[in-house]
Amino acid sequence: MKNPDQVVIVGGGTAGWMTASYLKAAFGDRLSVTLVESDKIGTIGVGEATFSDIRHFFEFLDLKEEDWMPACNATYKLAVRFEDWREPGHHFYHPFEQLSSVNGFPLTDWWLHSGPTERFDKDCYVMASLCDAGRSPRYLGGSLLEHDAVDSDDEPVGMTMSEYQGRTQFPYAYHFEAALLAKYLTGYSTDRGVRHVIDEVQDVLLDERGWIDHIVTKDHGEISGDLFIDCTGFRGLLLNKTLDVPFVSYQDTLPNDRAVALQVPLDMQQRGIRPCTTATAQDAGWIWTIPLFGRIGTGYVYAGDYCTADEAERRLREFVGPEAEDVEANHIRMRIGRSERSWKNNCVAVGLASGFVEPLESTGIFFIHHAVEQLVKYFPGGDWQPKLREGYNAAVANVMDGVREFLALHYRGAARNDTPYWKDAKTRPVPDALAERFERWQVQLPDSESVFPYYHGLPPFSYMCILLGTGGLRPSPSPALALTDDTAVRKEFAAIRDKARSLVDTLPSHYEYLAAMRT
Ligand SMILES: Cc1cc2nc3c(=O)[nH]c(=O)nc-3n(C[C@H](O)[C@H](O)[C@H](O)COP(=O)(O)OP(=O)(O)OC[C@H]3O[C@@H](n4cnc5c(N)ncnc54)[C@H](O)[C@@H]3O)c2cc1C
Ligand SMILES: N[C@@H](Cc1c[nH]c2cc(Cl)ccc12)C(=O)O
Repeated sequence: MKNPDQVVIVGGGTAGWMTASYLKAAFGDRLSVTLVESDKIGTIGVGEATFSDIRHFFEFLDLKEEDWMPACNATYKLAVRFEDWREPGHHFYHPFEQLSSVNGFPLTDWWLHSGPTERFDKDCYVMASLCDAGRSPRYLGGSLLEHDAVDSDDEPVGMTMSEYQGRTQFPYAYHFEAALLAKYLTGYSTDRGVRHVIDEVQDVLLDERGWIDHIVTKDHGEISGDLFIDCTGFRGLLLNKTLDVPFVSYQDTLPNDRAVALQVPLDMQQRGIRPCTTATAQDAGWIWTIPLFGRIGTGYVYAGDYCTADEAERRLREFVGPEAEDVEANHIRMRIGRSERSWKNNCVAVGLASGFVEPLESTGIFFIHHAVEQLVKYFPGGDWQPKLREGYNAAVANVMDGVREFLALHYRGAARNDTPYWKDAKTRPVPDALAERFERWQVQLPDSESVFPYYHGLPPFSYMCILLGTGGLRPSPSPALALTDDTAVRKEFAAIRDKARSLVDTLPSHYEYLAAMRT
């Protein structure tokens, strides 16, 4: 049987274009790729914050920051800043920074035992101080904030994210304009031979085995292929609607099912650019603020059971202030959960068509990146070996199920308890294994033995951060620390404080660095 070498992608949002460009970078002219997108059905229009792992995607495409960042109004993201999840006025950071260990115990455990200040994030990580001070992670000459952070010259190349996990933690991710990235990747892909068809898919035709034979477009007739990639967003036109793959909802655990978003132009030179995403808790959800070069992207993510669309929009406008007055709001309904399997027969869904777990912690683009890496790894041969599909489906399902747990911790852990939404957050159903983990984490901080046991992008130190920052579950330190010499730990806390101070004093501001990149 012929090896599948004709790929048809339906959908031209972030998922469609990331998939097209990655497949071209991986397989070049040995694979023919056609991407069909409608100019009548819009993209979701949000999705601007990433994981640090995204740099592997750009490296794979051989793109440098100087190439793509200015074209996408991109900025750096050193952390997520959580505001008001514990109580009004409180904030903490979830940074891209490895946590150190002293005498075999993580520094956060020592912090619980005898932290020098009230701020675990500032005591244990330098990034928290850099975020508070609005610093760039690079010096004006381009060098990275610390020499021991990853230097791309020494890095192993060609590893997938799951293979890379546990190696060096890269110190930042990016924010970018989703529409501009899709445009940039359109150029990248079409330059490398991707056929771009602007048209609407009106029908999807199956053969006698129930595999997709071809799609029918309005103006370009039939388009056939070997492998079809469903990037049609929440519609799930190929996988869910045509191939009837059921959708497994996560909404019992994660009730936020709506969002209202605004794109607000601001004078960044005057205001400065925070080097982080901000997630501010609200009465029925939370508001994201994503700083880009020239505007912010902001939106209220909420549960329709607790808040109406009008209330959410009003609250968001009040939060942003007068700059948002003339800006049109984008109301979005979200499908929370995942397809039971993302690959059936000769159809693979990537992006929102595969699954989505609300934007907290910005995992949507990470899911896409992970999916395309796995697709290359499990790419089918002429015999369409079912075990390859099964391997792919398990990897994709595990990533989403794991992230579901991580997000559930934010709500269960939040000390905030002042509205019906936040009260109910403490009693929402969670998977049994997670309920046990919540209990265990209160007496022993999360480690690789006690978090979701399959790769899902989040290391145990991310869980510790959310547990300590949200403040509701009140973990206690390991009893062994009372019997352990703490000389080295006092030195470590002092070293972090000194390093943070020196970095804040010497690094340029985030705005200054990005402005220099554009000259
Ligand atoms: C409120 C919200 C905030 C988010 N924030 C983040 C974030 O900060 N970070 C992050 O990583 N992710 C985020 N995400 C997720 C992120 O937006 C998505 O993962 C990403 O944009 C991928 O979307 P997509 O390409 O799958 O779908 P879409 O953008 O919806 O694109 C669907 C495409 O399919 C096409 N299409 C549909 N039907 C047809 C048809 N019949 N014929 C032809 N074409 C068709 C459309 O024209 C469009 O091109 C967020 C999502 C939401 C809902
Ligand atoms: N693999 C992820 C893990 C990670 C580590 N720290 C953070 C912080 C945030 Cl805000 C998201 C994700 C992460 C990565 O490095 O991107």
